[in-house]
Amino acid sequence: MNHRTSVAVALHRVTAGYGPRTVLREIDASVPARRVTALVGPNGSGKSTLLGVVSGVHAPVSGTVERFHRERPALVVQRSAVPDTLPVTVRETVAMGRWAHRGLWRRLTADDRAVVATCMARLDIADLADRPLGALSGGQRQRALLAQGLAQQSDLLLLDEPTTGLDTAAQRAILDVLADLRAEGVTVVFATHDAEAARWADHRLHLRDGRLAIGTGPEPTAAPSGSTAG
Ligand SMILES: Nc1ncnc2c1ncn2[C@@H]1O[C@H](COP(=O)(O)OP(=O)(O)OP(=O)(O)O)[C@@H](O)[C@H]1O
Repeated sequence: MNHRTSVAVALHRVTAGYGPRTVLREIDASVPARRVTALVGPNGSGKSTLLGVVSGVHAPVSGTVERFHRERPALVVQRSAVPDTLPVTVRETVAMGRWAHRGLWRRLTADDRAVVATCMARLDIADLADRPLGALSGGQRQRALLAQGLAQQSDLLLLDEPTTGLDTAAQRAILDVLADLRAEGVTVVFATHDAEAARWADHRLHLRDGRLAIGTGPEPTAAPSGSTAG
């Protein structure tokens, strides 16, 4: 099997943290290309930090990150990380996904606007386009943030708890979008506490105490043990 085509990102003995605090310890892991990977583990186990390392926004203290994807990764943060008071509409929020292509100060082109419209339609939020982001329900906001990630048109999409707090139908709708993206050749990694969403993924990475056990097994338990069924 050709490593370059089967792996999107490979981590080699990656240690990372915040100042003196080590959060991830000597992580060896691969993110399979064109598959959906779930990142599971208890609160504070380092899932968001690992997403940051995979995306390149968080530099490891030691170890290396090998990249085989083509585009700049799209990182979608937890919806709780976005302040309610942010004075932007849904359309503007999704349009921020074009900044990497367009630059912060350049006007959006017709193509950019078409991408924004398509991504809102895909997440079924076109009718919310002119609403302030802060006026949305949790599930609607989650979809707006995911639409922003899609608007980046990356081949590596990293999502921090995209289904947390959503009802079953809303969770299903998001997983369906992720399945479509996979079929289009996008590599997806999402952090989750949701056992069903993790089971649905093609591949799981279990974090515990800053260490990782890689798994493709049938399920994570409600309290992941750090090891995994194979
Ligand atoms: N900016 C920061 N500065 C210092 N410590 C941080 C920072 N961000 C996270 N941490 C710490 O790093 C550890 C891992 O946090 P991280 O957010 O990566 O975990 P997580 O698994 O995503 O948690 P959760 O499931 O609660 O979202 C925690 O102990 C957290 O307190």
